[in-house]
Amino acid sequence: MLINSPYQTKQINTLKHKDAKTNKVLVSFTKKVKKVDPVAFYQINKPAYDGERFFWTSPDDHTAIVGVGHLHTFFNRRADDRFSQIEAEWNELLASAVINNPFQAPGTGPLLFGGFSFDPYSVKEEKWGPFGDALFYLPEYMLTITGEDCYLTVNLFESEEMLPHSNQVKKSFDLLIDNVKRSEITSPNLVNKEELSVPEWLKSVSEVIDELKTSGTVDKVVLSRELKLSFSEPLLTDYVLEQLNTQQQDSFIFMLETSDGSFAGASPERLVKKMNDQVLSTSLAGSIGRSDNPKRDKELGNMLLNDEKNLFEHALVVEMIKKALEPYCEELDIPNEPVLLKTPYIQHLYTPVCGVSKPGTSIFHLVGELHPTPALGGVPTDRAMQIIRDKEKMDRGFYASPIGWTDFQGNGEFIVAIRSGLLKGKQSYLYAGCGLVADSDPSDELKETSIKFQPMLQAIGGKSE
Ligand SMILES: C=C(O[C@@H]1C=C(C(=O)O)C=C[C@H]1O)C(=O)O
Repeated sequence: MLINSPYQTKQINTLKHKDAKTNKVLVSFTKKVKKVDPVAFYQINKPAYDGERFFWTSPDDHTAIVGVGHLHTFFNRRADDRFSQIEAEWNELLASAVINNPFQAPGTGPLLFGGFSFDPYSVKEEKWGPFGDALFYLPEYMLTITGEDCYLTVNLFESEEMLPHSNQVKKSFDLLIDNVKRSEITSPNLVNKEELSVPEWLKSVSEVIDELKTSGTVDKVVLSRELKLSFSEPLLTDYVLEQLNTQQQDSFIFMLETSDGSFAGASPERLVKKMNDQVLSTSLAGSIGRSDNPKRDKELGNMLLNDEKNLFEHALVVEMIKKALEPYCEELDIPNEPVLLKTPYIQHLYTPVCGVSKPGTSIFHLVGELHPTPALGGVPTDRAMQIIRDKEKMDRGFYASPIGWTDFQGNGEFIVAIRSGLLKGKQSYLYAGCGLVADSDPSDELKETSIKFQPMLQAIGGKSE
C-alpha cells in the first residue's frame, strides 16, 4: 500500500499541496505497469485520499484515467476568462516541469482533470461552493489504461537541488500496483426521494414555450430540473462508480471529488476531443425512449429520425458547433443527416463533427468556444442563458458543464456532464433537462427528464426501506 512505502509516506506528507510558485518544480515519472482494475486503483489508500480523487472512462477508445491525491488545485470563480486563466496557470506550471515519460501515450504524464461550471453568472447555491466556476486537479498518482496498455504516473514538487534524488520514486511503482485490490462496498438505504417543485417547473416550461412561439427572438431553450435523494448513511463514491461502470458501459463515466461533495455521472455526450491536430465534437440532441421489444425500439428510432421538432432541435446544435469550430479548424467534416445513439434508457439523434485544428489551437480554446452548445443552453446563446437563469431558479453547478482532461502534450477530451448528480454526504442531487422549441409539449418534456434521471437513479438508488 502507498502508506507502507517509506519514500512515499515521507514525500506525501512534506510535499502535498505545496504551491508550484515556490522554488519547487513539478517532477513527473511515468512507467508502464501491469494492467489493474481502475475502480480498485481509485480505492488505494482509502480513506486518506477521500475527497481527492477523480475517475474517467471513455466508451469508444476504452481509455480509463484515475487520479488520487491532489498535488495542485486550479480554481476560479465568476471569471469571464476562466478557460484562458486555467490554461495559463497550467502552462506556467508545465514550463518548468521535469517530465520523465518515454511513452508519449495520450493521457499519461502530468495531466489536469476537472471542469467548469455551467454558468458563472447563475444564482449560486452553497452546495456547489467547493466546485467554483473552474476546478481542476493535478493528481499525485494516476493510472491510465488505453486498450491493453497500463501506465502509472507519479507527480511531485521537488526543489532543483533534490532533483537527482527524485528518481527513487520509480522504485515504489510496482509495490503500489501490487497492492491494488478492490474492496467490498455496499449501498446505504434510500430514505426519501423528492422531485423539486414539479408544478413550478411545468409552469416555467409553458412560459418558455410561449416565448418561443411568440417573441421571434429565441429558437431553443434547454430547461432542467432537480431530484433530491436522502440516504440513511453517506453514499460512497466507490459504490456509485462500481454501479455506473457495470450499468452504463456505452457512456463516459466520470467522478470529480472535493472535500465536501463529489460530482458523478454517465454521459453519452462528447463536447470535444483533441488528439494532436485531430478534433472531434458531437451534436447530441433530440430524444425518444427505448423499448424492450426490438421491433418497437426500432420503430421509436425511426420516428425520432423523421420527427421535425427533434430534427430542428438537433440541427441548431450542429450549426452552432460548425460556427464555433470553423475559425479553429482547417477542414470540417459534418454528415448531412444524424444517426441514432442508443443508451439503456433513451435514444438520441447524433452527428459527429470532425476537423483538423489550425496550429496554436488548444483544447481550452475549443471548450471555451463550444460551451454551452444549444444541446444544453439554447439559441441564441445569450438570450437562452438569460431565460435559464430567470426560469430555472437553481444553480446547475457542474451539471451540463464541460468535464474532462488535458495532458501535458495538449491532448484531451471534454464531455458535457449530463446524466449526472452531486453526491454530498447523506444527500444526492440529480439533474436532467430537455430542449424546448416552439412546438414542445410540457408533459412530454417532464417524461423525458424522468427518463434522463434513470442512469444516476439506478446507480445510486440504494435499497429502499
Ligand atoms: C439536457 C439533457 O440532455 C440533452 C438534451 C437532449 C434533448 O433535449 O433531446 C438530448 C441530449 C442532451 O444533449 C440531460 O440529459 O439532462
